[in-house]
Amino acid sequence: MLPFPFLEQAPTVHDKILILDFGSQVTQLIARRVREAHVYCEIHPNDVSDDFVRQFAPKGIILSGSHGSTYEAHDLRAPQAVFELGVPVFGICYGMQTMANQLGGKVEWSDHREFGYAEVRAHGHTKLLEAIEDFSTAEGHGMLKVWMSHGDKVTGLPPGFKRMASTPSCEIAGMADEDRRFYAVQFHPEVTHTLKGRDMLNRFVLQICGAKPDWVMGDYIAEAVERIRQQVGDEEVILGLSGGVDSSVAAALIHRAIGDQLTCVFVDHGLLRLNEGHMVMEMFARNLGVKVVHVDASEQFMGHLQGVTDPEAKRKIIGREFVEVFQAEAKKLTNAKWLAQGTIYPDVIESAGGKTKKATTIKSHHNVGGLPETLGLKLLEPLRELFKDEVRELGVALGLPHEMVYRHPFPGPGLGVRILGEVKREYAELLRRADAIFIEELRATVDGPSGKSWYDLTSQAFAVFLPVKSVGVMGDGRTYDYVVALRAVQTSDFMTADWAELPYSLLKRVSGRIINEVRGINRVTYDVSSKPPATIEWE
Ligand SMILES: Nc1ncnc2c1ncn2[C@@H]1O[C@H](COP(=O)(O)OP(=O)(O)OP(=O)(O)O)[C@@H](O)[C@H]1O
Ligand SMILES: O=c1[nH]c(=O)c2[nH+]cn([C@@H]3O[C@H](COP(=O)(O)O)[C@@H](O)[C@H]3O)c2[nH]1
Ligand SMILES: NC(=O)CC[C@H](N)C(=O)O
Ligand SMILES: [Mg+2]
Repeated sequence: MLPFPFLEQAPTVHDKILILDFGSQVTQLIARRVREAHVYCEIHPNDVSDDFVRQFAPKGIILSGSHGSTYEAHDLRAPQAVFELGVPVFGICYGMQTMANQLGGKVEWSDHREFGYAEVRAHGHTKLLEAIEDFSTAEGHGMLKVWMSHGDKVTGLPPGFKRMASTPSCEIAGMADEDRRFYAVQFHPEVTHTLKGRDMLNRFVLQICGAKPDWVMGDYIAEAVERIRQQVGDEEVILGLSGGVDSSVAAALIHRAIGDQLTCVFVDHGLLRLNEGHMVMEMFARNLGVKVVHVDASEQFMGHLQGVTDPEAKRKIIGREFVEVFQAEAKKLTNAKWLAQGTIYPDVIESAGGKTKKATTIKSHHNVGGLPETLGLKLLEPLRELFKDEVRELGVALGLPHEMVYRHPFPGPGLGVRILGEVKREYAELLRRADAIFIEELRATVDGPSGKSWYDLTSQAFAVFLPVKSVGVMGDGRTYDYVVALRAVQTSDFMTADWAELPYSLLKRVSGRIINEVRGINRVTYDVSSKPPATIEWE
């Protein structure tokens, strides 16, 4: 496995937790939970060197789960320094097994595998589990409701360890050596199905490791600003501003650091949402005083898209035009040495995780992220160590309005992938208005039980333009007009998604308004497909 790029710019003043990744599907969740406890942490591959571990100087170390087994995968070991540094170590699932294996215990294949829900009994009084329980048995044993996913198990404790937890099929479901502050559990505290998992991780990092909970976005601004100033000096920075969350927060942060040395380029390809251009200019140029070049490239984009109906061909054209516009703008600046991007931590982990991308291309995602190296600019990525939630918190702390920071994502190719087939200005015009009505009603409709708006209860919602005509009747006359489909989904990672069960009354209001207010559309449908097999966007 390739080492993840070391976050050279990572703050050194904070207490840090090191998470060693053995390839579990849910390692990122461990990091999320630690960050939610306001403690800084980084994920690195399990095979980093002893020197790396020492130099990292962690307050504690967490070992993740893995697909592998200790008795066959010899490269899935923790560096020896992990156990010699004198800091607390927490092994999770495979992390527990390798801890047992490396410290002289025994791990064996089991014919009794455990997947999913399990009830675990806590033993002894350990600092990790003391007074944490979901219920107690008639005999007074403390019990935990947890999530398991293992086939192997620890069958012999390493010297110095005592048993901390068990299930009927797994005698040692947790173990601890409290003198050395080593703890391990066979279940997964990082997933929400383990009800008290968050408490356990909090307790590990805050009490057992004694890490300071000083990872707070409001305080982080000063640190990030200082770092950007040092990196950039008196050179100029250029940034592609989309109005989306990541590029907006990056722009606000960099502007706070270097003011007018930052120039943002906002490309209007004619496929933006209603008032998007106006809103971006209003917010950034007028309210925040950021230098924004608003490039109206709609002629250029529309011209090249004329007559093109294939979704992939459309995406390729849009991607290519983005690069053209951006390069032309960059050339106009005299002293630009930096290209800023809103890269966030999940992007860093995913692109460096050593996962070979052999999957079929379903869609070629496009943005200006893939700019050619011929631009000759250095990369400035101030959000590289943050998760999306943290980016949002930072945005609010920087003074960006809540509704901008909590927006649904909007794809780089914009309405270009929401107008099926050939893109025409006339279609974009109709779609923009229908989409705006849908979003307006979602924001205005509050769900009783949760007290949240339907916009906040959905992850992404939009209208899609179908270039087919159907017959209708309006004001006693015949109409023969276009159709729009409404799409609203709920998802946590956008890899899979469910269609949202919006209230009928809301759908009714939206369809009524679209048909009455947008001349040219006489029919509205609601998309009830989940992903997979459908995708979120229609193209
Ligand atoms: N219309 C645009 N003008 C300039 N740059 C753009 C435009 N659309 C996309 N980009 C660039 O492409 C990058 C990637 O887009 P992406 O949609 O992944 O992120 P985002 O727009 O910042 O955030 P979000 O995921 O919330 O939409 C943006 O950060 C931005 O730099
Ligand atoms: O920046 C982007 N450039 C693109 O080309 C692109 N295509 C899809 N998306 C967004 O990705 C998520 C998953 O979309 P799909 O289920 O349609 O693949 C959804 O959030 C989509 O809106 C894009 N974002
Ligand atoms: N989720 C895990 O870490 C599993 C560890 C090991 N592969 C097992 O099956 O027990
Ligand atoms: Mg976007």
